[in-house]
Amino acid sequence: MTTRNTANQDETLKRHFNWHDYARLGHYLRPYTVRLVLVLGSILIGNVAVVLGPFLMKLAIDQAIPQRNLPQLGALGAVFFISLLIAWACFRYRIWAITAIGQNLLIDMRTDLFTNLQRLPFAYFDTRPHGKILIRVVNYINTLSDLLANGLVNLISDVISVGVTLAFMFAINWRLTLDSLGLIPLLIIWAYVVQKKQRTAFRELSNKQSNLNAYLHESIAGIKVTQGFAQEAAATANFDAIADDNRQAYMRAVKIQYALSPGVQNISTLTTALIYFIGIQQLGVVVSTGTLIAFIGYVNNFWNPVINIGNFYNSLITATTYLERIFETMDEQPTVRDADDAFDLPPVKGDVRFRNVCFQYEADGPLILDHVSFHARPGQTIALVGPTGAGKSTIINLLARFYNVTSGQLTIDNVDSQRVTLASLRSQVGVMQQDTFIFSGTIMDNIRYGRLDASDADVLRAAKVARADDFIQTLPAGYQTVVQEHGGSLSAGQRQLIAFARVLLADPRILILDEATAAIDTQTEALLQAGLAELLKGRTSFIVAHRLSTIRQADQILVIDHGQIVEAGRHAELMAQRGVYYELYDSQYRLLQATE
Ligand SMILES: Nc1ncnc2c1ncn2[C@@H]1O[C@H](COP(=O)(O)OP(=O)(O)OP(=O)(O)O)[C@@H](O)[C@H]1O
Repeated sequence: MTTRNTANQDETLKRHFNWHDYARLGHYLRPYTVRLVLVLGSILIGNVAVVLGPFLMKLAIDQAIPQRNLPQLGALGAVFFISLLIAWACFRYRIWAITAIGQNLLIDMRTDLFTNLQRLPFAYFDTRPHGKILIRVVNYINTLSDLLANGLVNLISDVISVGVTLAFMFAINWRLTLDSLGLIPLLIIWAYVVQKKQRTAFRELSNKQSNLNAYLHESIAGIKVTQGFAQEAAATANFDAIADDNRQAYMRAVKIQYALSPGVQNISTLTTALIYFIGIQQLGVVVSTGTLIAFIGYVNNFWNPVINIGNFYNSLITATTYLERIFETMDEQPTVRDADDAFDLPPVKGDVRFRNVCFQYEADGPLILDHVSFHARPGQTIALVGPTGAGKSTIINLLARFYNVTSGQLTIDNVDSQRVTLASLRSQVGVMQQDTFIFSGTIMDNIRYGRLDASDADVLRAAKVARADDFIQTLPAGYQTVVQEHGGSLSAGQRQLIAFARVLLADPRILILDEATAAIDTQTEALLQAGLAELLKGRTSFIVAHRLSTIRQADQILVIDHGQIVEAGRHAELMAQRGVYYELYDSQYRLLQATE
């Protein structure tokens, strides 16, 4: 069953985190193995340099100072100074290398996610707020790559540091070392108790963050409607409610998250006390003053990384809630995709047939197209007309295979469109949506979107034929004028003309056009008609028609109602039938006649 999600609703994930996901993360780290090994080497050297400190101190206290051996004391000081320098150099290298690895990981993961998103069918985007997709690509990946690069290396560094410290401790006094580790089981139990609750709390939090992002995204997209209807207060109230949910979830999550570190701190302090207790009792027997002082230093050296490991563990638990969302998107399989034995559609003449096509957007949804059959011959212009919600746009969505037909068959030059590769199909089917999308960038780039390898001269030629050149020349920087996403600074008619030029440049054999309904001044209208006439030449065209002139000139008019073709023919024939088209014409188009 398809479930639609909204900004106010928590998402239910198709898959939950499992431990294999960590192994999958390893795949992202593999290309950086050499650099990681270098980082680890630097960490090891740096650690030895740091851990040497208390040991040198012990030698100074137990030997050099009591024996008043100044040369030895000087040598110990020099070694100490050099070890500090080495530690500093290793630290610097580590920061640089980890940052570089982190940034590369970020790009790798984001690219994989983005690539999959590009392949996903409309149905995927129809069913969820886009803000919830955005947060996965931007924020979650950020957190994860940081954890992977920084966290993982810190973890290894900490583990090495614990290991090196332990080795020194064992070498100096193994019994005191074992006593120092006596409280570790307590720590493990505590971490286990906390992690379970933490995971649930963070899953809840990421849901709330996702909702907030979705609402924000939707509000910005809909700002004109909000302001137009003076609904700012209502939008703010809605935002406040979602933001408050987010705050509450955050407070709950943080309360649990920070339950771990005080526990670790307390156990660390207890251990120090224990060492003082045992050490002082046995002072002079098995423990020298130098050893006791070195051990107090080592306990810090030991517990600081253990606290860090605890924190890493914490972040890891948090990250699993992001990880499961990222992998869910990466694993989402496009329902509209090339069949295993798909082949390239050879260059077509443009013969299109629908045979008993039925279609539902959702498996459990209503039948939107009900046994639709028609035949468009190469070069014909087919106008699709009918009341709102009849299924006209759905027919053109199927033509470009934005969705697969539920049953029946759609052929192009007698080849089933489901059997060919999407790329070969779509390169021969040009689609112009009613609301042309303009990308941020120059007008030149926006037209070139139709065929990325087109030269500037090709773009200019297409713009001239599409009648877009005149208005572009009047813009401040002509073809180099920068427009924003959605083309807010252009008029509806101008956006249409750019879309014409874009499609002309792509030069598809089959053209699909959802004619704009926006009222346009007569001069632009004339331009659009001339541009359209150029566009239709020599192509099989399907037009969801709103202009009377387009409808009248069509070779076939398909009248759609409730997902069925109820009438088909040319304008004069259909008028003569005095059926649905006649009624429609009478109620909707006669008024237009006055303006055309
Ligand atoms: N993405 C979708 N998911 C589910 N149902 C949809 C989707 N798009 C459209 N529908 C439904 O399919 C039916 C046909 O819609 P369609 O957009 O094809 O109508 P139309 O004839 O193009 O209407 P209009 O002239 O208003 O654009 C409508 O009932 C609509 O609610």
